Amino acid sequence: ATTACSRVSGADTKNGGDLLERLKAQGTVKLGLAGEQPYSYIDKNGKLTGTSPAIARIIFERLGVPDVQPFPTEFNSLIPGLNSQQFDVVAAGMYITPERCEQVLFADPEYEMRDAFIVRKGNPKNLHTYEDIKKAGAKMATGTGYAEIAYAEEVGLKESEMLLLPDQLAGLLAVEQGRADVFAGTAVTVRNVVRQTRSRKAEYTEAFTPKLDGKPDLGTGAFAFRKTETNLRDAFNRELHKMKKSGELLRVMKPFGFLDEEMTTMTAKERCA
Ligand SMILES: CC1=N[C@H](C(=O)O)[C@@H](O)CN1
Repeated sequence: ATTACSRVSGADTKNGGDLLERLKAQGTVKLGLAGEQPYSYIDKNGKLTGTSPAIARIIFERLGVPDVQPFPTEFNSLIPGLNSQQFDVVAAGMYITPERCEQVLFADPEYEMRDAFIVRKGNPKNLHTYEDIKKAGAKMATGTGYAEIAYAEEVGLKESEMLLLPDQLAGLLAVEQGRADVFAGTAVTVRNVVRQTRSRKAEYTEAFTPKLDGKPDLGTGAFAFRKTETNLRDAFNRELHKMKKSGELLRVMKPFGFLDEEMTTMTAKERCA
């Protein structure tokens, strides 16, 4: 594995050294995304949108890269796709977790977030937390590779018993059709999918803070880079911090449904520890 890794970073160097310099010369950066509203998705008109592309457009422009291009894939393929050079950066609001920190280099997070559920109208099983799912013996669905799996495992739910789906729209359908009692996701995602589809059979629950290792844990979402791209990550972070300080980041994220209290001062270093 070590040989394969060093070959990949070697290839980076051969193809023109520093990735940022290469992106500037190309004038474009390829963003890996997983079709999740409102983080990063292709809209009805085929246009790339969401908070991550909006932030990426601003920051990369300021770094001298005027164009961004989408590379849509499944959430579970974002890290492998990044590391096999299919795109340059993960722009999907991906949560920083210690396990992922071993595989990629995270920028500092742009937001912090609680979880929420999609349930059938009226919430017949009264599900508001992962503990409720466990107690009710309810069927849980979430996305493949989602951080919500670990939050659910914390209360004793088993991944092998979950319905793992490609995205939140599949989750909504599974709940509406009764194949699952609950779909777990980030609060902003589930809120958005229920509202935008104007679902008459499903509703979203109030946001709650899940636990990890016995402690309340807010998800923190960030851009991710290959381990070798410290330069690009640092340059990106510098621009992100300026946007946080000036309030520009909140102005960019608010129209997508993010709240003032979902802005964060946490760092990737703290979250990777
Ligand atoms: C934005 C996002 N965050 C979670 C994660 O990083 O696993 C999942 O809920 C998938 N989507």
